[in-house]
Amino acid sequence: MEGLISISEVNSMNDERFEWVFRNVIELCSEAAAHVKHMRPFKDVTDLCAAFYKYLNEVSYEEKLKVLMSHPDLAGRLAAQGELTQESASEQQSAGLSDLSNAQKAIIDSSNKRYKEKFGFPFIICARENKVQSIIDGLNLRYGNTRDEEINIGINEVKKICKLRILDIVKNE
Ligand SMILES: NC(=O)N[C@H]1NC(=O)NC1=O
Repeated sequence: MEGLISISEVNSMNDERFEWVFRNVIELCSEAAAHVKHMRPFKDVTDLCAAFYKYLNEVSYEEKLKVLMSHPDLAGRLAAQGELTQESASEQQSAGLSDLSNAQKAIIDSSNKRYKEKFGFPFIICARENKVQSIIDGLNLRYGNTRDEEINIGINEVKKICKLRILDIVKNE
């Protein structure tokens, strides 16, 4: 994106543009932007982020699961095939996931697999706030949690990812 946009531009753009600009601040969940556009005007970028958090808090249990399930595995098949969204690709790269040793790749693959088998959705962590080792540690540690705990933690990580994606679009002033 060329320059970041101001909150007053966010408030004054038409609905269609708003939905387009914010279509992937939650991975593959354009419904969020369609919902949040009605909550304008926003005071600042914090207020805008809060509207997306509110969306995530208020959707049904099934919708929460759908949001979690729309996330690609870290260093998984889509990454190998170059089929990640642009946002996810750059996040995974920033955590060092595009440059794994064979041993790290094997650990992450098998840990992702057993996590998904236990919980029914992928392991989600805000890649930009982590590095390879903290992701491996998280995979091990969080495997011991209950499903409800992991739904909460997963949605919380989606909020962190969402905030950083919004900060790539909107000026923080
Ligand atoms: N599985 C998972 O955590 N995916 C994500 N995390 C992140 O920061 N970007 C993603 O796509």
